Amino acid sequence: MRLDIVTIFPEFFGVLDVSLLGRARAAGVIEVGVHDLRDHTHDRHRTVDDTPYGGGAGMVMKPEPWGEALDALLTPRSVLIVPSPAGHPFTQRQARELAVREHLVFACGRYEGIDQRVVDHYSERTEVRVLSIGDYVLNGGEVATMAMIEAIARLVPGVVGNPESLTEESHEDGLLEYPSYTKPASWRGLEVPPVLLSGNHGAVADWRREQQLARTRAIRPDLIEKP
Ligand SMILES: O=C(OCc1ccccc1)c1cn[nH]c1
Repeated sequence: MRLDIVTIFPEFFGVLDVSLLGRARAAGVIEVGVHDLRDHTHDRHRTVDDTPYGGGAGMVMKPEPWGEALDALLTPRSVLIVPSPAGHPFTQRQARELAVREHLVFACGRYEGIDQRVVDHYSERTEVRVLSIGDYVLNGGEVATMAMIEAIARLVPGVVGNPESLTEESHEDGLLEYPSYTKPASWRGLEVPPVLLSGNHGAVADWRREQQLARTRAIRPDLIEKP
């Protein structure tokens, strides 16, 4: 898989070399390119934004630099991902779908966002996903991009040592994860649920499933699809 990131803060992504992704890159499983949007400006001030048509506070990112930057990166087989509070929810399902694609390009917006014509233009030519990582507003798409890259990359075969550990995770089966325990069996007067010490694997599996359902009902009833 190849990832390309376009941002006005390329230094933000230096950390990708040390994280989980660092090993994946070293193994050649994932290639990452970080690109400075300002390299695609041609005025003395390297301008990337301007005032919004229709008035209003804040600034909008100009379409021209984005067009030049994305033309240089996108192919018909790419997926252009645009983090935005106004996007479709980024979920584990999205992460799974994107983990099998060969080329992801992330467009990190700043200010009030990117001129809408950029999304409209590329939607005609390639797959574009405007995605939200949550119902809150960040200053730019960089943090959202980092979160999505981590969620996606860890699902790419060869990135995480033990693929087994990926199957039993929150949201993998649409439910929240069961509670986990490890030694010591007693800690500050709190005991590990006895079933987990019983050696009865069937009973453990039943208990864990029940915990998942109870937790999901209590904390995230929205995840339980109505029949
Ligand atoms: O703030 C976000 O993205 C950065 C962004 C992009 C466009 C305009 C303003 C801010 C975001 C929140 N949830 N998911 C993404």
